[in-house]
Amino acid sequence: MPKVLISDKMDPKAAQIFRERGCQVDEITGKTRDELIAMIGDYDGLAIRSSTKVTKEVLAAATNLKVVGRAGIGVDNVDIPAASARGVVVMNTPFGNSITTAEHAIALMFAVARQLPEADASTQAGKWEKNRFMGVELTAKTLGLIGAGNIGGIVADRALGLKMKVVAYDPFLTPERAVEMGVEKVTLDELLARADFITLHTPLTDATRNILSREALAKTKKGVRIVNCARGGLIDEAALKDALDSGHVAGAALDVFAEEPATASPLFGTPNFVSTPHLGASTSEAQVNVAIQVAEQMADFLMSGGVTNALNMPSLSAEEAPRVKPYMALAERLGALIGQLEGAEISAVAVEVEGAAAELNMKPITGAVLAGLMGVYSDTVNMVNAPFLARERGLDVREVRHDREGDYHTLLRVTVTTSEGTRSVAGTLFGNAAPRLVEIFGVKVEADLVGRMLYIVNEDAPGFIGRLGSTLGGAGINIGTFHLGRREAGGEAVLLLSVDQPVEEPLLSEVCSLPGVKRVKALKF
Ligand SMILES: NC(=O)c1ccc[n+]([C@@H]2O[C@H](COP(=O)([O-])OP(=O)(O)OC[C@H]3O[C@@H](n4cnc5c(N)ncnc54)[C@H](O)[C@@H]3O)[C@@H](O)[C@H]2O)c1
Ligand SMILES: O=C(O)[C@H](O)COP(=O)(O)O
Repeated sequence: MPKVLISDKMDPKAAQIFRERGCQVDEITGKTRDELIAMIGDYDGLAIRSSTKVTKEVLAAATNLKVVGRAGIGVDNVDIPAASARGVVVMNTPFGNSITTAEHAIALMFAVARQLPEADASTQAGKWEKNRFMGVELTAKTLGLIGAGNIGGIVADRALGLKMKVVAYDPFLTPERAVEMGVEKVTLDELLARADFITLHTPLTDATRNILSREALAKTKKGVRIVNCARGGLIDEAALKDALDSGHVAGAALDVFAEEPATASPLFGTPNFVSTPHLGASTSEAQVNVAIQVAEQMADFLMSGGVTNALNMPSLSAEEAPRVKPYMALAERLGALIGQLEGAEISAVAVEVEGAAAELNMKPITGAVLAGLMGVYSDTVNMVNAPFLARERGLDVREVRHDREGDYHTLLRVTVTTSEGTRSVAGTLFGNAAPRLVEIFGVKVEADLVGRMLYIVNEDAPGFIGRLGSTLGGAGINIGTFHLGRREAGGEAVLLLSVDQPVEEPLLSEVCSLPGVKRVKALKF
């Protein structure tokens, strides 16, 4: 039974779903980094929000971990390259809290437009300072959106409803989508010059870090009001403090800070500065949504191999998984076969499918080929890190889908390129379930690729099989299965034997020195 750790505060629905789906679940929140490192080795799944930091060190200790699920959007608290390198899938719930966060951005926009928190504090202090709090309307003002994805799109929709004009800076926003959203796509400088309100909705990346830098803030319209419900680090907080103090920026609201938890900040106490403690996603609706989604996704993965919303692996729905999984098993074995036979010289891999296989999602199949192929060099390779390792090694990977009908109802072919040229192996599924090799380097051979095997290339001549049997038998090696193929009678023959005991040196050399033998290789699947 897979074990899941929920390490951040999450709606109880998450634990309930894990249990219903057959996972054992522990909810242990508020642990330090060292405490997490000490316990993480026991778990197959880790469900988090933004508090748990899934660092390289945590991942190194997570020897059983298969999946990290983020009940929310931002995954900047997860070292994704380190997770990928260790073969751990990282998933998030990209839509579950978008409306809630967009509403928080709108709420903060109103808060800074009308100085609501200060007016509230003053009134409750018995001051009744009616003349102190003069606000501005949102109607007819220009809102500048930095980042126009899911949340930016919802903010734009709500702002248009409030009769604002919306301009958006997002290099990945297509003109068609901008029209659909009812926003004007502009450059960052244009946005800074025109916006009365600016809201930020991008992830924190090298390109967005300090996107509202001191220089950018200097380009904004005097009296601009700024809201950040996305990520700390998008705004230069010291420059924002100076701009608020000088009156160039008329108001600012931050839900997120460069350092969190933000228990001290030079911005605290600044007039018309509003802050909330990373509450963007904190509504009961959003927390139920993300808890259900993350638990469903993680349970799908742990129990049936379905992959949804993974950031480091292609998607595979729980419905698709049963159909694709036998192909993944075939793909992994073909990859392992050709990887063992062609060694580290491979510079390119082509994965081709035809017949029934051509209708399937190819990404997991290609991932499995690479896992088999790269697994020859390391025990820790899997579907998640194989494509990553292949890229690191500079492997050129191609996928080809054929419409044609071949000899088999379904066929998967793996072709590799080395300095010697290209060579391929192919396999099919018997009964749509059992992986079977059908061709190796142009020779038709039907074989199960399982356990320990011997691959022998020899000249097709009478007496060879007897000599081989005696040599192996004499060394105490029992032959389980025997598969033979040849190019033509008297030509080159290929033998694939399954053996019950390991065949090692010097026996391999002895087999190799039998008359007519050209190549011998011990294989393992
Ligand atoms: N405060 C909270 O509690 C809270 C809650 C949910 C999400 N978030 C954060 O809000 C942000 C937006 O979330 P989302 O769901 O809309 O993400 P999204 O991926 O749907 O949208 C992000 C947008 O940013 C754009 N972008 C990327 N690089 C950019 C750049 N250099 N300049 C301008 N635009 C750029 C992308 O093209 C995309 O359209 C994320 O950082 C997320 O972590 C915060
Ligand atoms: O990216 C997100 O989803 C938000 O930052 C929410 O973070 P939280 O789950 O810690 O509230």
